[in-house]
Amino acid sequence: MLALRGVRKNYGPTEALRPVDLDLTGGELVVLTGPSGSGKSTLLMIAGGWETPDGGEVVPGAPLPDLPVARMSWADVGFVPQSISLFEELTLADNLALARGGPGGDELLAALDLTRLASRRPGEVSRGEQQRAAVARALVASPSLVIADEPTSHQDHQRALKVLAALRAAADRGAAVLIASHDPVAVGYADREVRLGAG
Ligand SMILES: Nc1ncnc2c1ncn2[C@@H]1O[C@H](COP(=O)(O)OP(=O)(O)OP(=O)(O)O)[C@@H](O)[C@H]1O
Repeated sequence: MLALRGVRKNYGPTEALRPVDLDLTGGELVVLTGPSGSGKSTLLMIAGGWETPDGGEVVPGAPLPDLPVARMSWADVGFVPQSISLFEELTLADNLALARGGPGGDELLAALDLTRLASRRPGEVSRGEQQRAAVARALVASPSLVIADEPTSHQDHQRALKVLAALRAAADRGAAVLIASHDPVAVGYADREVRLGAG
């Protein structure tokens, strides 16, 4: 589905990401762990094509189109950025509809405790609720690839479990799911842990 070969990144003198290989297959949830600053976000941004590596390459495999991931649609890749980045002028339901190409996603909204908030805009809900909406948006079009940066960072324990269960369900339906997390609970939902060392 997606292969990273020796990708590495420097920001000036900072070695943000040491060379790493990673193979992601449909049906698996891989959790990236490692200390703060070890390059987890950098790796996700490279995997998604939003950052260019200084070395190595990112190779999308079937069923992803032969495009940089950053240019794929929500139906190909679902992304949960650390910054959450919902459209502020749209309701939560409309943020999902935009990704899905039409209305829907009621089951996801319910699974993530968002049903009663669906008609509010991001500015009218909490940060944790925004983050769960971003998870719902990433999953609503049933993409083949899901990339999520610290998707439980604003959640209480109970809600973190719901977020992880939703990501796990996406993998069980065949998606390749790559998340970065500091949450030890996340490892329990993963097929594999890839640990990055200190930079
Ligand atoms: N735009 C940037 N310019 C300069 N340095 C950067 C930039 N982005 C990241 N870095 C540095 O690269 C290293 C890796 O950062 P990254 O955000 O990938 O780590 P992380 O493992 O995701 O950390 P955290 O767990 O704290 O989110 C850090 O030392 C960071 O300071």
